[in-house]
Amino acid sequence: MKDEIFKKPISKQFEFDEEVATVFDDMIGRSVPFYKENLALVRDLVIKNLQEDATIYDLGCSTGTLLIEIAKKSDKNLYLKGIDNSAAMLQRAKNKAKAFGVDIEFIYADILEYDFSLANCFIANYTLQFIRPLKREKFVKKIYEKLEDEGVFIFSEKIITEDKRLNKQLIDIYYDFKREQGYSDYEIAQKREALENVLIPYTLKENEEMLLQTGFRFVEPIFRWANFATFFARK
Ligand SMILES: Nc1ncnc2c1ncn2[C@@H]1O[C@H](C[S@+](CC[C@H]([NH3+])C(=O)[O-])CC(=O)[O-])[C@@H](O)[C@H]1O
Ligand SMILES: O=C(O)C(=O)Cc1ccccc1
Repeated sequence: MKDEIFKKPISKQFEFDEEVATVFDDMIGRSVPFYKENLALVRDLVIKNLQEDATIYDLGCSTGTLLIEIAKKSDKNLYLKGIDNSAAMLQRAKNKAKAFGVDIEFIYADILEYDFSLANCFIANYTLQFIRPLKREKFVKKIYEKLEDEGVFIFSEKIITEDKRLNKQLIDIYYDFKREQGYSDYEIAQKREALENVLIPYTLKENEEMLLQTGFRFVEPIFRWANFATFFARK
């Protein structure tokens, strides 16, 4: 279903509620540049880095698209776990996984509170940005501690740039992308207001430093387009 949520005046700050879940796959596909390509990049890196019987958590899995793509392509036995605190999103994730005949465990939980089992891989595509900055580093530390040695953390984020002029230019280019995806100036403005103080992006460097300070051996940006980036880190 097409995302037309912001054609009307916003009545609250952005939430991953039933209304968003209903149009989510269209929304994210038209709001995150190279979403499909980035999803394939993360899928293929996960598959290349994991052995038989590995455990993978997708943090903020939404409608389960990434885990379903991993399950469809991998020829290994993997324990796939998707976590989200939006029941509406997980309902759709379960329906999609069933339709594709893939075995994924979907967990309704707050990732900040959930007690993860030890895992070989954590993924957080466009999720950390919704975690309050005061809680973000402690959460990344929790991910680090729940990773096996040599474990992998792959995450994608909207980012800001230190240079204010360049940052404004990249945001303008991003909004041109949204217009090319069929969003009106009104929808773009309404969503920007709804996301104010809900989606809080860091710079590339702040994301890298956060990972290194929590103990990751290295963190590498593996994709970037304007104000979006994907990182690969190993314990
Ligand atoms: N504390 C939390 N606990 C659990 N879930 C949370 C929390 N905070 C946010 N979420 C969930 O994290 C997801 C963020 S969307 C991820 C897209 C997906 N990764 C994708 O690649 O398609 C990002 C976006 O839409 O820009 C939503 O499903 C929230 O319900
Ligand atoms: O940052 C934005 O303006 C977005 O639209 C990104 C986004 C995509 C999907 C859900 C919430 C935010």
